[in-house]
Amino acid sequence: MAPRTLYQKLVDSHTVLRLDEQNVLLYADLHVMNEYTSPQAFAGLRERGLPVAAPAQQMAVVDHIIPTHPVAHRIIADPASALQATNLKRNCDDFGLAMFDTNDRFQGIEHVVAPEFGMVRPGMVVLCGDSHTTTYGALGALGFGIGTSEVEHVLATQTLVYRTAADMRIRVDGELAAGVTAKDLVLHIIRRIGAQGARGHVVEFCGDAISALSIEARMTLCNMAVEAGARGALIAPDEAAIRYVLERAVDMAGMEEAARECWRQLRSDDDARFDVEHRFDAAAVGPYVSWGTSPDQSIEIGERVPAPEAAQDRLERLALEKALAYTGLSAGVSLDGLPVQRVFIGSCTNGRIEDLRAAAAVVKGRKVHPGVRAMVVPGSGAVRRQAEEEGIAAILADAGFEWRQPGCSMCLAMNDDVLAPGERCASTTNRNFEGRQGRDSYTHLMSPAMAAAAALAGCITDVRHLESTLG
Ligand SMILES: CC(C)[C@H](C(=O)O)[C@@H](O)C(=O)O
Ligand code: SF4
Repeated sequence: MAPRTLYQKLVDSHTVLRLDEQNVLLYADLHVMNEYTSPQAFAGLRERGLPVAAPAQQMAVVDHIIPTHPVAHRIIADPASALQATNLKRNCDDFGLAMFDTNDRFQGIEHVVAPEFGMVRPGMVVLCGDSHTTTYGALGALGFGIGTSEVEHVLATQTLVYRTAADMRIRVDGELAAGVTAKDLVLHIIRRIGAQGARGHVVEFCGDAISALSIEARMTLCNMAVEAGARGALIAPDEAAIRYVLERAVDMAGMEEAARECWRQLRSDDDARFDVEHRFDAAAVGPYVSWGTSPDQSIEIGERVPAPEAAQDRLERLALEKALAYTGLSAGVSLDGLPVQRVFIGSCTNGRIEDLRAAAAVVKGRKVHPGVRAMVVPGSGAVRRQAEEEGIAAILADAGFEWRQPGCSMCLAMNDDVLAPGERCASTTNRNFEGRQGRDSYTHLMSPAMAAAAALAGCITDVRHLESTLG
C-alpha cells in the first residue's frame, strides 16, 4: 500500500462510501452540539419524522449564550438565549441524547468538556457545528466544524458528505523560551503563513517542540489552526496523549493495553507525502500580541505595528490599512505600554486548568491595576472546581479578578459579557475580528500569562519584564 499520512489513514478508516474523486461519506465516532448551531437541525429531523441514528454518540452543552455571573444557580435572562437553551434540553430529552444543561456541574465550553470526559480519543472522527472542533487533533482525533444542515445529516445518519482536504505538515523544532507558550507559537505560525495559509489543508504538527507541549497546550495549538484556515489539525498521539485519554475514559477499563497498541499505530508513514511543508524554530518565538482585526495581524511584544507600505501585495496593504483604521493604532507604534480597560482569561483556546495556573503564577500576591476590569471564565465546571481546589481561584480573586461561571462568554460576547465601545481588551481568545467582543471594541489576542501581566500593569506589557514594569 502506498505510504499515507495520518490524516489519510483517519479518512480511509472512516470512509463508508467513496462518492467520487473528491468526496466520501465519512463516519463520525462522536458528534458534539451546542445550543446555537443545532436547533434547525432538530427541527429538520422532526419535520421528516427521523430518529437520531446513534444517540449514544452525541453530546450537547449550553455554552455560547450562557451568562457567567458567579451565582450558584444561573438564569438566562435574555428570552432568545433562554429559548435556545430550553430548546436544546427538549431536543436532547426527546431524542435521548446526553446533555450538560445550564446548571449542570459539568457544563462548560464544548471543546473543553468533550476531551476532559475522555469522549475524544485517538483515531476518532469528531464533528461539531463549530469551527474550533479542530482542537481535538491534540489527541490524534480528526475534528472539524460543520454547518447546521450537516448537523442534521449527522444526527440522522452518523455520517457526513465530506470533501477530502490536502495534507500540510508543520514541523516545529527547538525549545520555547521561558514565558513563551503554545499560544505565542500558534500566533507566530498564523502570522507567517497567513489567515488563509492552511486553507484547504489538514495540518499535521510535529517536531520536538510539539512533543514537548502538554496536552492542554496542544489543544491551544490545534484549536487555533482553524485561524490559519485549516480544515483540521492533527498531532500523532504519543504516550502523553494516550495517558490523558485513558485517565478520563472510564468506560475503557480493561481495554487499556489493546487501546495503547492500536493508538500507537496512528502516525504518518515515514515516506508519506505532504502537499505543503513548513518548518519553524520554537526558540525564535517571543510573546505575541495581535494588533489588528485578524489573528495573522500579530507581532511579538518587542516589535512595532507594521506599516501598510511593508505589505507583500495590494490585498495585504488594504487589510493593514483597514485594521489600522479600526483599531485606532498607527504604523510604527509599540504595543508595549498600550493601556487596556479589560482583561479576559478564558475560551476554548485558553480556558483550561493549565491556562489558569499560568495566569495565577503571574498575579500571585499582586493586584489588578485600578483602571482594569479583569475576569476569568473557566472553560468548564470541572476546570472551575479544580482551580478552586488548587487555590488558583483564590489567588486570582485576591488579585482582583472576577471569578466567573464557565461558558464562551466574552470570546464572542453572545451573553452579557460584552466590551463597551472604545474599550480595549487583553484577551486569551482566538479571534480579534471587528466587534467580536462588543461593537467598536478592540481585542488583543495573547497568552494567559501575557493577559495576566496586562491586568496588573494596566497596559499591554512583556510578561518576562514584569518585575521591572511594576517597579
Ligand atoms: C457560534 C459558532 C458557530 C462559532 C464557530 O463556529 O466558531 C463560534 O464558536 C466562534 O468561535 O466564532
Ligand atoms: S469559546 Fe469562543 S471560540 Fe470557543 S466555541 Fe466558544 S465562542 Fe467559539
